[in-house]
Amino acid sequence: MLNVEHIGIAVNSLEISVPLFEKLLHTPCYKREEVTGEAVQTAFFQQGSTKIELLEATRPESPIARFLDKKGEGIHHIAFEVADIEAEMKRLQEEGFVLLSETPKRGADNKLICFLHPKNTNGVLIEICQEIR
Ligand SMILES: CC[C@@H](C(=O)O)C(=O)SCCNC(=O)CCNC(=O)[C@H](O)C(C)(C)COP(=O)(O)OP(=O)(O)OC[C@H]1O[C@@H](n2cnc3c(N)ncnc32)[C@H](O)[C@@H]1OP(=O)(O)O
Ligand SMILES: [Co+2]
Repeated sequence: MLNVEHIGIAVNSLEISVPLFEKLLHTPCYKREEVTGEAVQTAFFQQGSTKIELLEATRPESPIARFLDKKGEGIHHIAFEVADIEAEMKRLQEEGFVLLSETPKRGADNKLICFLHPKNTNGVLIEICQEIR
């Protein structure tokens, strides 16, 4: 795996959290994007070589809505960049990790993504992502 591509943070309201993170990081949000497949609205901040991804649920069945109901706002996942997502998914599966999709899905910010179940990764939800070239 390559660098930490982004850290995902679940929030109740982007309207409230985007200005908060703009003040905190002293940098503007560079992109907002809805990903309907994940039922989320996102907002991105570049921070050095990595990014902060704020996530608001767009539907009650969104994984973000379920997370907020159970745990409240906070760090939701860590995303690692990979060079070849299909090869990395195969490697991780062979190592015994549980992939949450059989094939890569379309993510935000021009990425293909796949998640690993947190029950096999010490309770941390891991995303792997590959830039769409
Ligand atoms: C914007 C697109 C993309 C990007 O390009 O970056 C994203 O980041 S999308 C982000 C949102 N999408 C996802 O999270 C997809 C992957 N997640 C899932 O498929 C599910 O959330 C899940 C991890 C399989 C859990 O779903 P489910 O089993 O339906 O929910 P439960 O609420 O019952 O949880 C079961 C179990 O898992 C624990 N859990 C859930 N979420 C997390 C989390 N983010 N981090 C750590 N642990 C998590 C939850 O607490 C439950 O544990 P127990 O209570 O001990 O059973
Ligand atoms: Co993410």
